[in-house]
Amino acid sequence: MELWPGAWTALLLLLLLLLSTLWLCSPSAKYLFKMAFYNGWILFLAILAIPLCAVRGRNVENMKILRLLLLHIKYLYGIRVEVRGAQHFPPVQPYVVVSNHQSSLDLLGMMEVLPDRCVPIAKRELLWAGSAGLACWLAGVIFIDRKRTGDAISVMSEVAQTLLTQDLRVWVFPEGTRNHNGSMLPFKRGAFHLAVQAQVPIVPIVMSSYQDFYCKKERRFNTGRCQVRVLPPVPTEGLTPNDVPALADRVRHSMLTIFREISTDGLGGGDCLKKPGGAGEARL
Ligand SMILES: CCCCCCCCCCCCCC(=O)SCCNC(=O)CCNC(=O)[C@H](O)C(C)(C)COP(=O)(O)OP(=O)(O)OC[C@H]1O[C@@H](n2cnc3c(N)ncnc32)[C@H](O)[C@@H]1OP(=O)(O)O
Ligand SMILES: CCCCCCCC/C=C\CCCCCCCC(=O)OC[C@@H](O)COP(=O)(O)O
Repeated sequence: MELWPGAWTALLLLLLLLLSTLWLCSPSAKYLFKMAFYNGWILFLAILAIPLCAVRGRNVENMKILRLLLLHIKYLYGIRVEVRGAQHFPPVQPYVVVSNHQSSLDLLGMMEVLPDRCVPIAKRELLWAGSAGLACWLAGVIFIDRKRTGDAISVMSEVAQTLLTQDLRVWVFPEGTRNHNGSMLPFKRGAFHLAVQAQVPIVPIVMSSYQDFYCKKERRFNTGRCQVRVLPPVPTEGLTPNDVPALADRVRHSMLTIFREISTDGLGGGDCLKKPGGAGEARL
């Protein structure tokens, strides 16, 4: 079909008008656009990262490239990230970072404070996320298969060795999955076993609740602010595997206390659908 040249411009303008009306009138549409762009933009940035990282081969130093490429995203989304307590990072030695996991947006806070030679432990499925998976592999991200506990534990034990021999830091989300409902899930113990096996400190990091500006259930995604708080390191010297449950509980308790203190939704990150007067309440 032959179209008058001006018709294409008119069609494009109409489409733009439709999209902006949807954006303005429907918070759900805005949420979907923003999330789609977030993932799409990361896949695009990963395409840029791959050749840059490939020069060095698989190397944790490549994490700096991913970090530099991702740092601007907070500006695109109008999210103010405030870092507190960065002085608590031990200056040279290996350590294990543990942090709460609310959403894939955690990547923004993570990149804000990611120490040198620090690699995240990620679910194996991420390896298959196209260009992002390849970029993660090139940057030395450690992949675990959550369906095979034995394999995951042996990968973690190997990491306990390489942490010391290759002077590494690892970043673990001990909740083991994203927790969109605010608060924190019970902690899995892998990160704590790892720190005790390597006898290295644990550095807890708490990201404040996103519920003021982001809620997956309500499909709400506005601009907002988030605090990333680095807590003092917790030593593990002299601890044995028997001490792991108490250690994990102690660290979780201190993180939960700070999470409630720095989360501004008045509920300490409670479920946004139950927020008094919140949009979700009417639907419940
Ligand atoms: C430009 C492009 C950029 C792209 C983005 C870049 C950045 C990417 C960022 C990506 C970020 C992505 C972020 C993500 O992907 S988050 C998802 C993946 N991460 C995790 O799951 C980490 C947290 N999970 C754990 O630590 C689990 O414990 C593991 C996975 C290890 C096992 O879990 P599982 O559920 O299968 O079993 P279980 O926890 O019930 O444990 C069973 C028993 O074993 C004990 N046990 C555990 N560990 C050890 C050990 N080492 N030595 C000895 N024992 C150990 C444990 O205490 C328990 O015993 P008991 O206590 O009941 O007696
Ligand atoms: C050719 C194949 C194309 C595949 C396209 C896949 C689309 C994926 C798009 C972009 C990747 C963005 C990478 C963001 C990294 C955030 C990691 C993250 O937050 O993982 C979730 C994991 O912690 C817990 O997973 P679950 O909550 O248990 O689930």
